[in-house]
Amino acid sequence: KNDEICTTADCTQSASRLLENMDATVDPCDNFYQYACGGWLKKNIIPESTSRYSTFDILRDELEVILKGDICDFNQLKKCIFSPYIRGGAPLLQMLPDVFEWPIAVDDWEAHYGATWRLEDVVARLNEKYETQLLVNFFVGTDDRDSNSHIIHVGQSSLGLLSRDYYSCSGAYGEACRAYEQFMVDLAKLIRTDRELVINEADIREEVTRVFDLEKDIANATDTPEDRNNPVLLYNKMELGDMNANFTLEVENKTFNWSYLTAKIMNTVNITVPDTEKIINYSPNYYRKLNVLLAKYTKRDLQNYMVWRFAMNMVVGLSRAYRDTRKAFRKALSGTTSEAAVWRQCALYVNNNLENSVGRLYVQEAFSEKSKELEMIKDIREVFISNLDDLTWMDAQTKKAAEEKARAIRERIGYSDNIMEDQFLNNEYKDLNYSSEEYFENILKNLEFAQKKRLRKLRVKVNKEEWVTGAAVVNAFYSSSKNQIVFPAGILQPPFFSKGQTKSLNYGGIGMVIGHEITHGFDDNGRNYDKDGDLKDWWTPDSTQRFLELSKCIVDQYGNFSWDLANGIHLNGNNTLGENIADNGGIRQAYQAYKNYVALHGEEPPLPGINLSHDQLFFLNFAQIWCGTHRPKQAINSIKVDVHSPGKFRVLGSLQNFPEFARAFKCSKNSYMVPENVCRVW
Ligand SMILES: CC(=O)N[C@@H](CC(=O)O)C(=O)NC[C@H](CC1(C(=O)N[C@@H](Cc2ccc(O)cc2)C(=O)O)CCCC1)C(=O)O
Ligand SMILES: [Zn+2]
Repeated sequence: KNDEICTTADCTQSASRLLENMDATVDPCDNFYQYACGGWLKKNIIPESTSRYSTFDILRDELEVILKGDICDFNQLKKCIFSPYIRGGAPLLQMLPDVFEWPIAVDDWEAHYGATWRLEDVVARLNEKYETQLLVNFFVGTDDRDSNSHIIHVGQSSLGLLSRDYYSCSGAYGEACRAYEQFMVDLAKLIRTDRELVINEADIREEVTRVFDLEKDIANATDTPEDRNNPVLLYNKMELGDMNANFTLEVENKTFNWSYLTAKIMNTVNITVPDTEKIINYSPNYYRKLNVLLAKYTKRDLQNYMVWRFAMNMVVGLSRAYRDTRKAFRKALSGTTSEAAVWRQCALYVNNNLENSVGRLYVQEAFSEKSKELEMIKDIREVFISNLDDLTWMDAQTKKAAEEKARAIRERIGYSDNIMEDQFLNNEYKDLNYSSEEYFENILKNLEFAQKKRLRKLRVKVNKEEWVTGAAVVNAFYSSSKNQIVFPAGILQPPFFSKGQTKSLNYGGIGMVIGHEITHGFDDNGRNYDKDGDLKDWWTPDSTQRFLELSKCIVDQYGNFSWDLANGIHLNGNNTLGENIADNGGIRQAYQAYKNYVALHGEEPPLPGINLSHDQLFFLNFAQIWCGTHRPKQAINSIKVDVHSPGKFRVLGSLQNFPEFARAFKCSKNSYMVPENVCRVW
């Protein structure tokens, strides 16, 4: 009999969590996000050291606590992590000559470096040894049209302020621009002080202004995110030699030689690259514009820019005085007023750099084997495929290809068995050895280690068995080139999943995530790749046309959302389209899979103390995954750079489009959660 209340610990805990996070005084049909998260929003204050705070961030913080014990409490590591306090800026000052020095922070740069300086040399050195791609973004990656091979790509430069829109320096961006320039001034002055060089504030400011003008020009030369969301248009294959012919760059009348640059980088991993080598140019327009703007600047300007962009990220590994030069900049961009605790920075850093070692510790410590088989993936995949039949907009030929692709998706759950084998880990890290006193140098070793590993892949086949993420990660992924969905151990926990949770909560949690990742294979980006992960069109023109029309509905719907935390700026419906399509598909597929489960196994027993049906609990748990908030500065930043919509709109947008939600909560036609016009793609 299933009308008995479930009083297990898991049921009791879930019920109290759900009740605590919600605000039952709000009408669920008025604003389901406020209904689901009102309690959470009252109870949770963003910590001073973080720029956004959500269910995900709380789980990530808890994961760091688990790692703290295993990794960051060792005295050995503590001594290393705290070594910057006694070493000042020395480690940075010692390595600046290796990247041809920072003109603004040294005297007579022209005499010592300027005469023999070449842009290719500094671009290459920063790339191959410091994992820093600037001005010319040269990297080895999977060939979109041959997903088993690697190929050299050249793309556009990243930007110090993250989004090209900041460089207008108008309105809210003004503060970020000023803080960014001040950061550069302060760092230059600090280094000159450490080097006992005279400081002429006016000269420094004048040079800083030239560097910032240069980066403004670079920002304007970059393509907008909207112009970069079609992988077919990005795929410009040519010979390396063509770059010299068609994408010339000149610095002080010296022609940039692409072959020389490539050799400088690839020689460090003993790979020769002839001029006939095929490469992919992701940003032809950027390179054409770059050539024009370079004419306005000197070698010194370029060198000042390159080293600044590198040094600005390295101050975090140095003493307090160096870290303080970045404080105002960090506050202007993210709103945070303090750094995370050192042990947290340690856990995060070590996890990002030694993901397989950390993954093993985490799995041993906190992951139950039981979660390895995620039966639900099969259910949800089947729902995706059976839903194809109902789609009136897709023709049979395209449906057949879609089904084949959906069936070909490979799943990765928890962690890769490799990480449990000693000799696998020992082999992976054999070339990596750290010194216990020199944290900064260890950071440099990690940069070089990671970059050499990537560059070496050029002549190696893609290993499709490789995981695209570590295990100690609270997230999930879809890889278009591997046509692979990944659910690392870190996300296989409540509220997403637990064996002890009711199925309504599991399907509303990890079930929606599973559907989200599967649907990525069919969003505006993923749909361009076939079942083997190759950029090959498997659509009829008619189905493509219909897909674009239906996507437009989603673009407009989310583009209409104005985000109060970001000064009322509207979401960018184009840049978030893929994520919104994935969210909408995910919730629908998960719900249908849940209903199939109930049809097969019967209704589940109610949860204690919360008088909601399991249909309602499904949606409630889904929504509470997205409880969260941002600092206003971070909201402005993420609306520009995050491909995901803010949590609130991920809930509102996807549930407004899903009639089953309205049915579960008996919402009337004219309520906010039941708009006149609904969108649906998958
Ligand atoms: C290869 C790659 O990296 N792909 C990018 C996307 C891209 O670049 O195309 C990417 O992020 N992929 C992961 C992401 C996972 C999910 C997500 O939404 N994860 C949030 C989690 C979060 C939210 C708020 C917060 O405060 C902190 C964390 C996030 O990662 O922001 C997990 C649930 C469903 C989707 C996805 O599949 O989209
Ligand atoms: Zn996504």
